[in-house]
Amino acid sequence: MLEWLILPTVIAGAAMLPNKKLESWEYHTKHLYYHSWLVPIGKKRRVMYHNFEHYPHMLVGGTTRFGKTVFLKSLFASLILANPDRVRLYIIDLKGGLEFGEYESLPQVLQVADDLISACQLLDTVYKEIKEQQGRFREKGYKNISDTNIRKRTFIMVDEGAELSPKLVSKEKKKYAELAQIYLGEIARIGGGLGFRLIFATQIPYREAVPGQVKMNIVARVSFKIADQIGSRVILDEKGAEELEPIAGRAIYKLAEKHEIQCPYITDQMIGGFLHEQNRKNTDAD
Ligand SMILES: Nc1ncnc2c1ncn2[C@@H]1O[C@H](COP(=O)(O)OP(=O)(O)OP(=O)(O)O)[C@@H](O)[C@H]1O
Repeated sequence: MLEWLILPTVIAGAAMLPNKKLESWEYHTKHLYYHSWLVPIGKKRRVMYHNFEHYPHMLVGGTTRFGKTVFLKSLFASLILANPDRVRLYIIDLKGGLEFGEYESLPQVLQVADDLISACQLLDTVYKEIKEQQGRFREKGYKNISDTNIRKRTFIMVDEGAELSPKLVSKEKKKYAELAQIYLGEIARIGGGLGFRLIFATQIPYREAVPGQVKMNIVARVSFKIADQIGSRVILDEKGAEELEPIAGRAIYKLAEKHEIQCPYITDQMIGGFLHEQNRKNTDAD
């Protein structure tokens, strides 16, 4: 009887036990696989990787200051450093371009949009590319990019996606936000098989912040600390992110299973250093 009484408490409490083995760690290129879409996302016991070929899109959420942008920058760095000649990046940085604007001159970065209207224009460009790719695939009888010898992949990274929500913008911007939702939905729905990968991040875990089609078509989820179960359900479809310890970089990575991870720490200076090193190696090789 006593056992029956104690056990549920232990089980219910297990998920909340702080994971003391997870420690802060710095991003390093030694964890990369050159010409692979396996991207390091965090450490559990060992480094965990997300495979953007198997799960093309990713939804990222978390309350402000818990490491969402640092995480996006680590993905950005990995994509460029592991696939410098194969990755194409479109970035919607709705923090006014403050986080990614400085990378706009990189050859892999096609555009950085810093407000709703430029985001719509960027998404329109991406949508046209998707339709063109779809036409080419139809002509050649291709079903999926993984069956072709096309090596390039196009990533659309959105930092602060809630700024694109019709329910969360002012009345006069509503029609732009509605258009953005349609484009994002289509990218998530048909883009994956055509070589387009959407990484959609939001700091506001309201249902309205994540377009329905986007959520429906994204299997991979990453959530940093969130205030409550409702927010956790928006990102992970279940509770759990509210129980994370309030540590920057601590997150839950969810595919079929949930994993508590510590994401790598990276700064703009570190990214600059890695890019510089890559350029030096390329110049030496020429
Ligand atoms: N993986 C990490 N390891 C250690 N510290 C981290 C990590 N990620 C973030 N931090 C620390 O937390 C701070 C906030 O991170 P970040 O800017 O990514 O948060 P955010 O959730 O995007 O917040 P905001 O939306 O306000 O920018 C960073 O400046 C850094 O000091």
